[in-house]
Amino acid sequence: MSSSTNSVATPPSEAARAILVGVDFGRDASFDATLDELALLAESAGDTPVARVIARRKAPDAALFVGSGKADEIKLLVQAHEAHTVLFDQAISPAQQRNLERVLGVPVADRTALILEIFAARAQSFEGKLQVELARLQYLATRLVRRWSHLERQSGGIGMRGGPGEAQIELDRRMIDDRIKATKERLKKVQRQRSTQQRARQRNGVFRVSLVGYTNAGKSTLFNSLVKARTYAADKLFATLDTTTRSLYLEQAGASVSLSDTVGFIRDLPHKLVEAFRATLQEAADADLLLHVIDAASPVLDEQLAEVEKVLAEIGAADIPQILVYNKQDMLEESQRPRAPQDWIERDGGVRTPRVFVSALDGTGLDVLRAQIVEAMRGQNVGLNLHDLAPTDGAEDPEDAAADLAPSTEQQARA
Ligand SMILES: Nc1nc2c(ncn2[C@@H]2O[C@H](COP(=O)(O)OP(=O)(O)OP(=O)(O)O)[C@@H](O)[C@H]2O)c(=O)[nH]1
Ligand SMILES: [Mg+2]
Repeated sequence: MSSSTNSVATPPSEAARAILVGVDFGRDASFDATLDELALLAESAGDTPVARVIARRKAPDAALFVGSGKADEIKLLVQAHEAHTVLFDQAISPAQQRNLERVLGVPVADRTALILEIFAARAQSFEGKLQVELARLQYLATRLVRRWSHLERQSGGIGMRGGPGEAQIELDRRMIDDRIKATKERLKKVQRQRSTQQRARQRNGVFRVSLVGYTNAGKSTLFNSLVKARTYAADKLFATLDTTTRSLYLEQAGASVSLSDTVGFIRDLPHKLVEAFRATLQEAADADLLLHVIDAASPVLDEQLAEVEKVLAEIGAADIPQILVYNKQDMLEESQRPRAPQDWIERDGGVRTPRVFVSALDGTGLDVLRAQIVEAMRGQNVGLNLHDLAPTDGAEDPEDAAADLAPSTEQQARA
């Protein structure tokens, strides 16, 4: 016991030990048997993963999600590790959750609940808080039964025949519905204000660049290195929830663009949560250019890339020009690193998309990235005086540079 009365540091609140469970149903080729992401989510929520369990089944068990044998195995692990909670990688139904909690003797949560918890802890702006509140209320509305049985157990209400008071549940549901309605209205008001501000910005004709990408890809770190601002970057999932926008001066263009850092994307983002955050994501969708940041050191970068593309399509941002920014090059072996600091790939519909290889941490490739943003501005012919642009190879006269602008891909091909 080392508790000193004069200690300024907050007492180390004991992190909850968590058992991680994933079920492979065999039909999902992308099943990640490592549960690494769930572990990161757990850590981001303040838990400490102590053991992992992978189950294989054809279909979820109606009552327990996993088989009863697996449930027993998990229970033994809970006891052996004195775990406080069991976290499931997939969404489990309220009934399954209730049954599992009864069998395992500890609270059970799934990815959705974890993500909600993290979002709730991180939301900073009024709008962000309202969005989280809305998502939580909606999640809660589906879990009412469980909550009441939980309370019943706590108060030792065994023998309350007729269940945990249907009338009570009905009352509670109505209260929640009212709060959902009120929260939606407040949110709408805030969002209306924001879009007015946004339109005002647009009228200024500023070229808007948004950072998008999977959570933890390094968007905030890149944002900071580019604008030298200090935005919270951390090895946690969803470190950023609110959109931060700063002006970024590009010497080559002799102009400033606005650069926005946004919330990270993640696979299976709970539907309600996406809905709640749609407005924030929408801001990304209103950009002129997306810097799609990719963790080049991730073993599952292709899946992450596909997931981000999926969400971008959902919010109507699929057609916004992108620069693929392969970040964290410093973490790669020499032999894995690309030879050129940038190249091009063909994507759907033959769109040539630039790829830039950077390290937001040590600054490698950021000049190339800046130059590429300027190229994109030239390509779109917006927001800046073209004659102010320095020629790419330094030898052209501005007249030729302007003539080269359309089609932009040809210009880019020369680079
Ligand atoms: N080695 C290395 N680490 C990096 C680099 N860029 C970011 N990181 C680290 O990756 C982690 C995540 O970085 P963030 O900038 O918070 O990532 P993000 O994309 O903003 O994450 P969310 O806001 O959670 O979506 C942090 O620990 C960073 O220090 C890089 O170029 N190299
Ligand atoms: Mg961030």
